Amino acid sequence: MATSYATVTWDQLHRDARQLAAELMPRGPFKGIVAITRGGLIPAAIIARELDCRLIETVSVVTYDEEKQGEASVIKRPEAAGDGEGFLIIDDLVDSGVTAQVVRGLLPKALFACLYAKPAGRPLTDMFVVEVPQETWVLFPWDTAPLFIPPLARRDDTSRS
Ligand SMILES: O=P(O)(O)OC[C@H]1O[C@H](OP(=O)(O)OP(=O)(O)O)[C@H](O)[C@@H]1O
Ligand SMILES: Nc1nc2[nH]cnc2c(=O)[nH]1
Ligand SMILES: [Mg+2]
Repeated sequence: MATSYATVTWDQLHRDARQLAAELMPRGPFKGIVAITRGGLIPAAIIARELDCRLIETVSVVTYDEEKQGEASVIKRPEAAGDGEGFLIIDDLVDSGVTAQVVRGLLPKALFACLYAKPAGRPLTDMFVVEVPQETWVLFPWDTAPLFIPPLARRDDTSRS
């Protein structure tokens, strides 16, 4: 149950992805990157550009909200990555760790990196940029848009004292 929100802007996401790329440099060069769709696609594109990596594979994992604990299905396998040897797995975040667990099962020899990690999913990562409290919901720039909010004094729902 999210009780607070962490809003990530495009600029912040880009800075965080470049920071992750810089931290990944000494672990490379990588044969290729496996992006976990869909949230990992944009971070993977940024990191691929920074690491000058041209081989990009994807893995598509669908998790089911009602059974969030442990239920996930792979609808597209990362064929080009084999057992993951020499490959870098990228996602936007780990929350429960269910998605990371499934993907690491497919690619046991790959390195797993993401931008944001909640405590429960943190053990599944080899590298991440920012830890986020478990009850905080990360709002990504692709999920949000700035909204005009009228000044308090002009809102018709505020009774004038
Ligand atoms: O650690 P977990 O509890 O598995 O949560 C983390 C996953 O959840 C989100 O993806 P989502 O399943 O919403 O699909 P999407 O990336 O295609 O939007 C996020 O992009 C991670 O992949
Ligand atoms: N956008 C978003 N998706 C998630 N999937 C699991 N946890 C999160 C989160 O904190 N934010
Ligand atoms: Mg995802």
